[in-house]
Amino acid sequence: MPSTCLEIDRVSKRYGEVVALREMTFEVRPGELFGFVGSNGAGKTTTMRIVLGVLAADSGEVRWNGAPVDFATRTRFGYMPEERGLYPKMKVLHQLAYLAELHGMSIQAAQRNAEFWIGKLGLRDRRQDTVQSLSLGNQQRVQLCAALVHEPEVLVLDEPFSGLDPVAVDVMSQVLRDKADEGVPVLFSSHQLDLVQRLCDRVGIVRSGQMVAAGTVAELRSGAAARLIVEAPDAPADWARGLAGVTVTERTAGRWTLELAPGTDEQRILHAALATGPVTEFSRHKPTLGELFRNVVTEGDAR
Ligand SMILES: Nc1ncnc2c1ncn2[C@@H]1O[C@H](COP(=O)(O)OP(=O)(O)OP(=O)(O)O)[C@@H](O)[C@H]1O
Repeated sequence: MPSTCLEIDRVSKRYGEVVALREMTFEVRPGELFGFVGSNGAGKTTTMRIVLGVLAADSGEVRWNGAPVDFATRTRFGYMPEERGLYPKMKVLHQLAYLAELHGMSIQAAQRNAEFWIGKLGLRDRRQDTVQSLSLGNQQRVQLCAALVHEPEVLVLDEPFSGLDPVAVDVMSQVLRDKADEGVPVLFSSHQLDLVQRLCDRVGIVRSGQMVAAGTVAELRSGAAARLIVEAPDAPADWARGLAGVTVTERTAGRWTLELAPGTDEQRILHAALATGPVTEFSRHKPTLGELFRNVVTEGDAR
């Protein structure tokens, strides 16, 4: 593990009786876009607040560059909180320059960076408007500028894509990709799983305050149970019943989705299908991130 990782190490947190995090553990590496996904209430916001020091953990540690994160380190983080957090009556340019100065930048550098990000996020025409006069999507663009304006070493963004139009999603995606490519670890939460699958280098799935699966989308997909799609128009409804290691998960006219236990011989299934007549499709199905997510969440519910 590179020493410049952002490490979340066995972080636990309770709100009274509610256990929000149970030894939450994962790391975000330099240059990596890490998508943080999980059901409502799974613990994503709590984790991010602890990373940023807005909340204190009951136990566990957050480290950056191998050292526990403290107040000084956090000033070098960029954060987009879920509750947002801009001054509604302040003008966009003034506000961003002010926030950069608060992070220790000179007036000139703060002004220059504020102008740069305003341009990059397509807000040039609105730079002299108050934040409260902007649409919600544009306020969100300003919020992203606020997370970036002091040239952070780490980015932590709580649902940065929620409520954005498709053009703004593209702009936001590109900015996050560029930042990651510059070597910044980027952690963001989202419920938009297609987007996470497309954009992220690695994904972490959270359930009930724990990280239950983390890896590249390809790794997560390869760890899932193998599935086969079999199209055999003349096959009787029960042709797959009784085949060892095979569970039928879906059936529509002449088409079956089969889940295979580890080690199940696919050729044996093909022979069984051919014995019923022509086989017009026989293919492996890789689950989408959305399907993996549902499996993980339902597994938890079944316990
Ligand atoms: N201030 C609080 N007081 C009491 N319980 C809280 C508080 N904040 C969060 N919780 C509880 O902690 C758990 C984790 O919540 P959290 O907001 O971290 O989840 P989340 O994954 O960000 O959810 P969402 O996707 O809905 O934003 C939930 O059970 C939530 O109800």
